[in-house]
Amino acid sequence: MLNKNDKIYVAGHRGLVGSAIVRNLKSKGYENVIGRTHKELDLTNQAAVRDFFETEKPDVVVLAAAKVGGINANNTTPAEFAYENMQIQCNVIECCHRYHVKKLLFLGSTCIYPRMAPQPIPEDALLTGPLETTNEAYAIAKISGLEMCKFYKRQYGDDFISCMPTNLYGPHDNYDLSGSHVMPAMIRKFHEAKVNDAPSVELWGTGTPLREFLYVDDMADACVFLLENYSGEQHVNIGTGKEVTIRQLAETVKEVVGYQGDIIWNKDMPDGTPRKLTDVTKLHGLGWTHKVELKEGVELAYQWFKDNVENARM
Ligand SMILES: NC(=O)C1=CN([C@@H]2O[C@H](COP(=O)(O)OP(=O)(O)OC[C@H]3O[C@@H](n4cnc5c(N)ncnc54)[C@H](OP(=O)(O)O)[C@@H]3O)[C@@H](O)[C@H]2O)C=CC1
Ligand SMILES: C[C@H]1O[C@H](OP(=O)(O)OP(=O)(O)OC[C@H]2O[C@@H](n3cnc4c(=O)[nH]c(N)nc43)[C@H](O)[C@@H]2O)[C@@H](O)[C@@H](O)C1=O
Repeated sequence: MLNKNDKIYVAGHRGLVGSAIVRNLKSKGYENVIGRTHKELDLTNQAAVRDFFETEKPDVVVLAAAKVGGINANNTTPAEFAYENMQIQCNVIECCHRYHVKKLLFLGSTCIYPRMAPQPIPEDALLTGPLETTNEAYAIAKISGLEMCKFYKRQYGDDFISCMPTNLYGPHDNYDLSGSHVMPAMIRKFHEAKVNDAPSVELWGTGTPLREFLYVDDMADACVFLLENYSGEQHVNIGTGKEVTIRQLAETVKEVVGYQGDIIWNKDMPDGTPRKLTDVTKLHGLGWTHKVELKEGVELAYQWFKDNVENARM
């Protein structure tokens, strides 16, 4: 059970997800929320992580720190995605046990599911088929993290839970085109093309894959809801249960940004998995549903981009 004065450590507290979770916790009266930047505490360093837990002794931990990136980053640097994420997870999850953390929420991703999983994807589709190759390193790391939480729960009774969010976007997203996901990439590309009066924008793949997008403040609300209400062994999908093609997404972002030019699809870039729609029956059954629909979310994300990304006001 969470108390409002619990010391809550949000690992990755400045990232897209971590910063949203900090905002949501504070809005709900949890004032004792702590974080450490990557420079202050490298979570791949076991000794440093143990020193941190020994000193701070958090009551609750949210593991939202990870090496994260879009399809191109995952596809071209799988070794780092495997190594860094498994190191971070082993260090943090083991310390949560070693230092008697009463509740841990581990963040996975829907990329853990088989490439051809049934759609929408139920939680029990895990490990029932081959993974999508473009992000299999990240998927293997995430699967090992959620399974590790399950093993500590089974063996020691630790209240460690996992959630599997769909594609997320919103404030503090990664707008560096070399590593970003599709939503921030489209916002940036259409914005810069509009400002520079460019005749066209290049997007990747065929535009035919289907994706689901959840606004990150909704995601954070779901995470805090699970921290307060869920202690089950099985992981929980977090999503909207709604999907669009990448082409439809491009038209939505293009309209919100107000860009009039053409879109060129670079078919040399990978499409990735054809679909990954979450089955959110379990989450809805627990009593949580999303609020922000796609068009409104894109408008909010674009406003944040214009207000916060340097030279966005070009
Ligand atoms: N974005 C998405 O669409 C989705 C994300 N998720 C999951 O949500 C979680 C957070 O993702 P997101 O917020 O998007 O990612 P971000 O990249 O925005 O944030 C990740 C955070 O982790 C920190 N970090 C990375 N490596 C280390 C390290 N070695 N030591 C300490 N801190 C580190 C980063 O710090 P720094 O930047 O300084 O390196 C950053 O603050 C991840 O587990 C991800 O798998 C799940 C589904 C979808
Ligand atoms: C969250 C989840 O997300 C990741 O998987 P993904 O959804 O395939 O990643 P993505 O968002 O980068 O691409 C989605 C689709 O969009 C197309 N696409 C078009 N134009 C651009 C473009 O300009 N940039 C990007 N990145 N994609 C583009 C792209 O070709 C693909 O078809 C995992 O790596 C992993 O991080 C994970 O767990």
